[in-house]
Amino acid sequence: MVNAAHTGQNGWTSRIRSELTRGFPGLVFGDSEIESRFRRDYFQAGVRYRILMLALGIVILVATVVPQTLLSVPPEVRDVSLPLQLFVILPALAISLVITAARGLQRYSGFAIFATGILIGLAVMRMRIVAHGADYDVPMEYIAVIVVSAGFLGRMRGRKLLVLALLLVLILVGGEVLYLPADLEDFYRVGANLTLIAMSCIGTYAYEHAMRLNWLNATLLEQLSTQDPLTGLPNRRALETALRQHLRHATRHQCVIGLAIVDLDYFKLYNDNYGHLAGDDCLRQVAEVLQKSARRPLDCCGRFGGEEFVVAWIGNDPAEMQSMAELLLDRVRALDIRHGITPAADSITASAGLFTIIPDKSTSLEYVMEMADRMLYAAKAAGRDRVVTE
Ligand SMILES: Nc1nc2c(ncn2[C@@H]2O[C@H](COP(=O)(O)OP(=O)(O)OP(=O)(O)O)[C@@H](O)[C@H]2O)c(=O)[nH]1
Repeated sequence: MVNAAHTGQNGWTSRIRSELTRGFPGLVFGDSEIESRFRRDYFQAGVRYRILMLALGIVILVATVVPQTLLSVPPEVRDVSLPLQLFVILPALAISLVITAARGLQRYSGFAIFATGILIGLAVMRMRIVAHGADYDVPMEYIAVIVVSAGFLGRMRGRKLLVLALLLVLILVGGEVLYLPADLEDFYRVGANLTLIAMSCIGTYAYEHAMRLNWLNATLLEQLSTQDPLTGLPNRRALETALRQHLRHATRHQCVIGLAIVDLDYFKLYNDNYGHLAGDDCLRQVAEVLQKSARRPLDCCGRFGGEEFVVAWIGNDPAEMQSMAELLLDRVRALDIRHGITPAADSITASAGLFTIIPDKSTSLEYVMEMADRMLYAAKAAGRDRVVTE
């Protein structure tokens, strides 16, 4: 939020718009920053389901291990299947679960689930081949279950799921063709498995595509609702939210917050003389100056309304903040926007009211704003084109 309050939001909005226009049939955005933000959010939205899927996998595995020790599974099958289940599949599922649940490891979750899927696929086919020698059946359907689970519950992204599915199809078909005798019934079962796998991939594609569209629209909407359309700066609502955060930060760390209200001088005259469109252009240029003056992560600026802007800094030195406010007005003056009829100067100038304080818990944003407003009033009364602070 703090960053959103001072970064170039107009650029971000148009980048999102261009993704919407361009489309994303390959399930990847052209803009790498947008892509990585989407991936992060997509993962976060699905992480609970991933954990559920892995926990379910562990429960089902344990539920199939117990009967094997009690029922009359041929010993040669059990001798292969039990170690595979207990020492390969179970640890792989457990490790994936830990990686997915642990915040610091989550970036490896996709890879862990992918590798687990391949391992389970190989283990199933190995058990199936051994079982066939003992005239016993280990269902190949587990292979399709892996793809369905990874896609629908594991929220694996479509492209990765496609690769996993292709590898599992290779393992399934390869195992059946190379190691098991041709059998009409198994032929139909392979067909049914392939259909299920294909449907999971298509379903996951459709789901992710809808999620991407939804994410772009929601992000765009959020940007538009917090952004001033003329200047691209945070609007009053976003600004107040950011300022409250800054105030809390300054209270917690007992540092100085400096809040400046910057107001253009004789702007009504400018509008009346040069027209509203020229006025708009002037506001845009001033906004750019303000944005450049509040680039650090703990700075923030926005358009409070009309020709009034707010800039806030956090630091330790009120005198430095006064210099920054003065520099800001110098830069507005340096824009050299002709304003022949201002009594203050030949070009557009601004006045600023700066209030600095080390806030405590009782310091409200309203109080800080009111104090800065009083300073602004004093700056106007003293002849404009200046910073007034306490
Ligand atoms: N072009 C343009 N003008 C705006 C916009 N928002 C507010 N204004 C104008 O800003 C002017 C503000 O005028 P005043 O509040 O009288 O202040 P001022 O003329 O700058 O006088 P001082 O602040 O006392 O120096 C009004 O004429 C508004 O119409 C905008 O988005 N675009």
